[in-house]
Amino acid sequence: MQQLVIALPKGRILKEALPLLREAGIHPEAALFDEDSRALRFATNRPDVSVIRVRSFDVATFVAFGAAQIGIVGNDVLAEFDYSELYSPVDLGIGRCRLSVAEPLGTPPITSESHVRVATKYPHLTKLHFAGQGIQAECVKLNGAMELAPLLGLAPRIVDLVSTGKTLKENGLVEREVILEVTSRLIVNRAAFKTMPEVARLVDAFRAVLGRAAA
Ligand SMILES: Nc1ncnc2c1ncn2[C@@H]1O[C@H](COP(=O)(O)OP(=O)(O)OP(=O)(O)O)[C@@H](O)[C@H]1O
Ligand SMILES: O=P(O)(O)OC[C@H]1O[C@H](OP(=O)(O)OP(=O)(O)O)[C@H](O)[C@@H]1O
Repeated sequence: MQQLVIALPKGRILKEALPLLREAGIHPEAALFDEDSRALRFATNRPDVSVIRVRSFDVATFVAFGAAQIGIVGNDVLAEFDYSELYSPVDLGIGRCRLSVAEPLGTPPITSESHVRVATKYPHLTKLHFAGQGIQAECVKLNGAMELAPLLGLAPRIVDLVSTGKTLKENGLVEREVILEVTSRLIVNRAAFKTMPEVARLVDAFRAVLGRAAA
């Protein structure tokens, strides 16, 4: 039996993705939701399907390299990496947020600057966005707590995910421009999609789940 691996991100998307996964017929073992568990790979109700729990940026890498055949990840991550080996056939409509430029309240608009320093987890998308305005962005790569950067003089602006805006507000920042609207996507490895019929069947199962939800 060909083994199929599904890569899921830990954290908020995992919680939102589980009901969809179950409706698609995949029921992972309970240890997947146990935050104290140090296991990384989990069995499911199907002997041919297992689930791995990894960081969201790594979901794309595992699937792109074919170590997992299917995954769930935000299109922020997909756009940042732009892996040609990935196909993202289904918008799952979960993990809804946006990637935005933010800065301290009262920061003067960028007018004559040709260079800006930006703290972000998304250097590729940030550079592309500012290049579109003729501005060169120097990115300081952070992996979290971006909002601290302007407060502590690391960079005057940030590019980060915004949902309710609470994090920005509590740190004295305002959203200036939206770069990308974000939702989580089902992703598949292109080669696996062509060669493993079960991968295509699972994609159809997810499509059916979302079709029912929309009806
Ligand atoms: N505030 C939010 N509201 C909705 N979705 C979000 C929000 N923040 C992030 N997401 C989505 O969840 C994904 C994972 O978010 P994030 O990178 O913040 O999680 P994390 O657990 O801190 O990841 P890691 O541990 O890998 O750094 C993002 O790529 C995005 O698609
Ligand atoms: O607009 P809000 O609703 O406040 O959400 C935005 C926050 O959510 C994300 O962080 P997350 O909670 O995933 O924490 P992290 O950055 O520390 O990983 C993002 O990086 C923001 O900090």
